[in-house]
Amino acid sequence: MSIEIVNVSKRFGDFVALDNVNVSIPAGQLTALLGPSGGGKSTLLRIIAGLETADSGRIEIEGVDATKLSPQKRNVGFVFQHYAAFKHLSVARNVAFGLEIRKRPKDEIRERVHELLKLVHLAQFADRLPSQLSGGQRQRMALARALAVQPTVLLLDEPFGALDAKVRKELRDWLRRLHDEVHVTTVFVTHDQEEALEVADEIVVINEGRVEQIGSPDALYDTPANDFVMRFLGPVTELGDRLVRPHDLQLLTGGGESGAVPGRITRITRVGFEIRVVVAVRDQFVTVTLTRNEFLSLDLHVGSEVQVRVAPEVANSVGQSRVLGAV
Ligand SMILES: Nc1ncnc2c1ncn2[C@@H]1O[C@H](COP(=O)(O)OP(=O)(O)OP(=O)(O)O)[C@@H](O)[C@H]1O
Repeated sequence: MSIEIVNVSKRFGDFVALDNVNVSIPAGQLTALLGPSGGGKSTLLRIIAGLETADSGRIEIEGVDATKLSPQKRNVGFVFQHYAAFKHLSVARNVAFGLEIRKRPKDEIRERVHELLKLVHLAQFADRLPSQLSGGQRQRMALARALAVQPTVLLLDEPFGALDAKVRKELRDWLRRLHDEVHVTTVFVTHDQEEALEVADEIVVINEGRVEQIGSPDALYDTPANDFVMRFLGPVTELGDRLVRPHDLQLLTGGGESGAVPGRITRITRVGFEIRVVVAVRDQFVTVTLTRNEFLSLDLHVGSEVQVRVAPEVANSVGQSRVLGAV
């Protein structure tokens, strides 16, 4: 394990920001801290970085107790949402900064900066000022700067949060590819479940200062530990007392299938490649998502009488067939 977070708690006044958090972050992986706003993700990241101190508990980085070490001694690279570059220095000098203050030989610095700028696809912009870069390019420069000093761990706090959706998506793919090349242990904070599911090897779900679940994207999506994780990781709907994903439901137009309940379609919405069908079943409105082809083959309309059931393969799997109490 590369980072061990042991019994970490943190209060701000009376407010409990982290409540006895325990997480083991594996070496060489990309781990997401995922959760709603105010849940404690940034606080945990800042404690790992040494920018904030825990009230109790311990942080180990690569087997070394880092709890009382200054940020400089932890050998971590850090990138924030709003990256503060040195405005008067070129992109290359910004990236070189950490190496210059460590008094590395000039040739080594030149070579390393060139290598890093190539890695983040900014080699042609080496002589520009940060103000002459786009937001996405500036965040890539920030990553190059953080990587320059060869950190043991790279900590990213919503690094793409301030960018528009399309650039975010591009940078997310790029971060994954970059990580596959450099393999530095990376922890990144996000409140965007899609970002975490797409990019991370492992996800730590944090809510109200507590860890709700730790696991691979597949494990969290398919076998959520509780309702909170299930709701946070993707769309949900209720059928009777069961919480399910809308794409795990089926609509049948024939009668009397086992496990199916009758209902009437009240609304049909097309959202890109999927069709969202709302069915009134007793006193519930159940959302079912279908592919366009499924939808067309069923010849459905508002007012159609249908049967709704959990897809048999899902109903038989343990993770999704939980029966809930009060939701
Ligand atoms: N220095 C501080 N003083 C007082 N309260 C703080 C301080 N820093 C954080 N908090 C509070 O601690 C809680 C957790 O904050 P934190 O920034 O860790 O959440 P987060 O999960 O990263 O949220 P977001 O996604 O909005 O950044 C919040 O309620 C926040 O208001």
